[in-house]
Amino acid sequence: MKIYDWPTGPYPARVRIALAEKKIQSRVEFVPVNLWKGEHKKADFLAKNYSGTLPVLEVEDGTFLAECTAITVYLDALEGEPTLTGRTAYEKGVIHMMTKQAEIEMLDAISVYFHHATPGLGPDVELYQNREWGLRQRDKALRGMHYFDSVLRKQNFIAGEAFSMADIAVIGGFIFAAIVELPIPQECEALLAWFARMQERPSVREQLAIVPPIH
Ligand SMILES: N[C@@H](CCC(=O)N[C@@H](CS)C(=O)NCC(=O)O)C(=O)O
Repeated sequence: MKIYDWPTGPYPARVRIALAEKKIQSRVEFVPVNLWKGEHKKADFLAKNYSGTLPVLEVEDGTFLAECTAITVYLDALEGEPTLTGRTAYEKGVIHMMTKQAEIEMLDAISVYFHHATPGLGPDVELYQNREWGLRQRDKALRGMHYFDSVLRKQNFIAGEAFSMADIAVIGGFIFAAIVELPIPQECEALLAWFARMQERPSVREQLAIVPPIH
C-alpha cells in the first residue's frame, strides 16, 4: 500500500497514528506530497483525490481511498489490535458519530481558521480567503474543545470507555491547534487530562515528536 501524505500534517497524523496502533506501518510506503508547494492541487494528484487533500491511500490493486475516516475504517479491517472503529453495531455508530463531531466541531473548524484567517499555505495555494469566516471557525473550535471537555468529564475516551478512531480525530485537532498556536483553554481540565493520557501511547508520542510542541 502507499499513503500520499505530508508527515507533519494534522490529518495525515490521524492515519499515521492508526497505522502505529495496528502495528502495520511496515506494509505502507509513504509518498510525500508537498502542501506548501501546492502539489495537492495539481492534476495528477487531483486524479487520485478530487478534493485535493491529504492523506490518500493507494491500495494494492491501484485504487485510491481518500478521507481519514474511510482510510482508518479500511486499515482497521485488515488485521491487528486494537480495534479502532468498534465491534458492535452500537460501538461502530458512536465512534463514527464522535469522529464526525471531532471533525466538524474542532479539526475542520481549525482548518478553516488556518486557511482563511492566517497566511495558511501561502498566496500561491490560498487563492480565496475570508478572514471573518476563519475567525468564526476559530471560535467554533474553541466551543468544540469545551464540548469534548464535557464529554470527557463523564467518560474516559471520546467515544466511551475504549480508545478509538474518535480519540485519534481529536488528537488531530490538538496537532492543528498547535500549528495555528491556538491554546487549549486551561479550564478544559478533563480534555487536557485525557490528552496527557493519550501521550502515554507510543503511537501518539511518535507522531507528536515530529509536530510543533503542544501547550
Ligand atoms: N476531510 C479530509 C480533510 C483532509 C485535509 O484537509 N488535509 C489537509 C492536510 S493536513 C490538506 O490536504 N490541506 C490542504 C488544503 O486544504 O489545501 C480528511 O479527513 O482526510
